[in-house]
Amino acid sequence: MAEVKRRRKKLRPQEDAIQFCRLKNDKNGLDGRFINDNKGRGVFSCTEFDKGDFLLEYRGDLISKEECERRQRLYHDALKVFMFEFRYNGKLLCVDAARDDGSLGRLVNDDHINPNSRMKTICVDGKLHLCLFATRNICAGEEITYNYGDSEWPWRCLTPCKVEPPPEINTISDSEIRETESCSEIEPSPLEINIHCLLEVKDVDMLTVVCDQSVSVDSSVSAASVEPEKVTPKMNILPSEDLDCVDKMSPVKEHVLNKKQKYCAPAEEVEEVCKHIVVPSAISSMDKCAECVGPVAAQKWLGLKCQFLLFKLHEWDQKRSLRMRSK
Ligand SMILES: C[S@@+](CC[C@H](N)C(=O)[O-])C[C@H]1O[C@@H](n2cnc3c(N)ncnc32)[C@H](O)[C@@H]1O
Repeated sequence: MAEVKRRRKKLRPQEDAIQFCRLKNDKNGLDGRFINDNKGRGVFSCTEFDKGDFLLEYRGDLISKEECERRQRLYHDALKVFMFEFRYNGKLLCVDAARDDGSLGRLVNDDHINPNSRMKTICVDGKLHLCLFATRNICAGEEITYNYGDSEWPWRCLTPCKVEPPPEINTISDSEIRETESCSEIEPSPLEINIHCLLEVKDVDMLTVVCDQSVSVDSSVSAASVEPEKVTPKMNILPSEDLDCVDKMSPVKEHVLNKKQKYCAPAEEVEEVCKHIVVPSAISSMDKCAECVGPVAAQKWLGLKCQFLLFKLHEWDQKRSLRMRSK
């Protein structure tokens, strides 16, 4: 008797992603496991995936920039690494996956040389989701990785390597899905700081995240109690015009401090204009912020450092400093 093999029709990657976002489940064929003390855990394929396939959702609470900053002040460093900040329609948003819900998306590691997937935004029932899609065919047993962005992530310094050009945009044919990068992407252009010059302060932190008409953002106070507030629920599958490109986070443009900085003055109490040329940099956990004296590494190792002097700064403190002065 001829065996009739019935093959289930494969969903288009976007439909597949929408289905799993709704189900709040990870698909079969992927597994999380411990790799080593350096990397911690990672996600591996137990089956083959084709280029373009939906792999996983980076599941968590979708929150505003303000709520993200508030949670970052409360969280231990070990939890902050699960906060994925990104820009959507010019607004800074974050998916907070600090709470371990058993999902695999939060365990996917970084690879900026040869990643096999890419994070994109997708809108499902009026709410944004971050989803990983394969950027090439993936064999069983491969670790799933994506490029976290251009920041100087500390683990990248451990393995000196040739940095390839950034990954191709829109390698996945479905152009309706937005490409997204972690918000920690900062252009490596030097930024000038003039300690005593208070002129021309431009507050780069005036962007307020308000609820987008098409997405719901959780701006509630508690990390645990959160049921995202729906603003304008949309139809289930959004038309393509609702799914265009995600902007990268703008780099910090300027920094001005209004107090005498003993760490930059070359001698005792000399009133001296001290110009810092700061660049975004990975800062060690031993370094203290020159502004708030807190550990700079609390901000995911990202900070600003003067190219010439022992001056290190939280990006967050820089913004606070500007805000206080503009009052
Ligand atoms: C979102 S978590 C990924 C899951 C993490 N490996 C774990 O065990 O929970 C991000 C953290 O994983 C680690 N990580 C990610 N990619 C890495 C890499 N290529 N090498 C070393 N550590 C990495 C870093 O500690 C980073 O802060």
